[in-house]
Amino acid sequence: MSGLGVRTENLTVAFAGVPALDGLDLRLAPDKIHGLLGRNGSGKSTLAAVLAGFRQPDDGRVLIEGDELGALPPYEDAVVTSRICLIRESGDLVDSAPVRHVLELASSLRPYWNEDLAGELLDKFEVPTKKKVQKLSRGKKSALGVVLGLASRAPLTIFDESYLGMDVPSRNLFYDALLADYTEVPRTIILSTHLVSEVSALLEEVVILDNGRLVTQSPVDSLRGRGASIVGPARAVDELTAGLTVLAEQRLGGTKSSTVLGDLDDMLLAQAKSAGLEIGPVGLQELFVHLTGTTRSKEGSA
Ligand SMILES: Nc1ncnc2c1ncn2[C@@H]1O[C@H](COP(=O)(O)OP(=O)(O)OP(=O)(O)O)[C@@H](O)[C@H]1O
Repeated sequence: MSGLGVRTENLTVAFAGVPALDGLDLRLAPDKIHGLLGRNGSGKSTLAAVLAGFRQPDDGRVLIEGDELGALPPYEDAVVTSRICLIRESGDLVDSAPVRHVLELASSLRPYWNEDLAGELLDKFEVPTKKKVQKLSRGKKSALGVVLGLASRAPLTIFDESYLGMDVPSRNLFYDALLADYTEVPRTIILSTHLVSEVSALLEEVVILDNGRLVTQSPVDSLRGRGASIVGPARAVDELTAGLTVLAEQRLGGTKSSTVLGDLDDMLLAQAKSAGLEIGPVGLQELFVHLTGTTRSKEGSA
């Protein structure tokens, strides 16, 4: 099995004439973990639903690409849809069914279903299989979604904020399980979220949406290279960053950490070195806040 790629061209979806997705042109490479990031209402869930074939575009198109598949739209094609798994926070599960029936249904519908992985994850997340879905707590319902999403091993797997109902230790379990299973069976994974700092270590590529438009699409490393963090004595940090665009600042006693946008030129790097300042990459969270902030800065795709 290899992962599926995704291509969208002028993808547009509107609700009552108001665009939720506004002419999106995207290419998501196969076999990578993509972060789909955006503030509330930016269009993440709408995009996830269109990619999974749950909703048709009003304009433009989506193509799902794979070696044996060619390039096909994700609608009304049983082969394509069986290879795409979208897990949403709502769960899309039959509430009145016991958990084990939900698992049996998934195993019959999902061509790459892995029973051992499902069992292992159910134990890890302590999901009771005899209970009906409606009797599960919000966190356990989310955990069940995560189990279904991972054990399906679908060539295109989309988690649309499906793990938000889980507490921090359970979310960490999810991130570890995702990474371990992705390493064993590489496939295309999309994580839609606004918990940027939590997932940033997992991501290889990032798509940032704002108001239904593409703010940027970039490998995480080149995004991080768009800025720098500078740590050291507060006065030296202030001197170095005067005249630069400062995205965030933190001060602890006489030490200060500032995040700046843009490359530091050789002169600034030499100044930083002689002042004993530490220079590091910028945090994804800070860039995200900047790129989707009130200034609403827009860039083309990178
Ligand atoms: N079924 C719907 N009916 C009407 N408007 C909708 C519907 N679904 C989404 N929208 C609107 O489309 C826009 C994008 O919503 P969407 O849920 O895709 O954003 P999101 O980035 O997933 O948000 P969040 O992070 O809050 O879940 C919003 O303005 C939302 O109000």
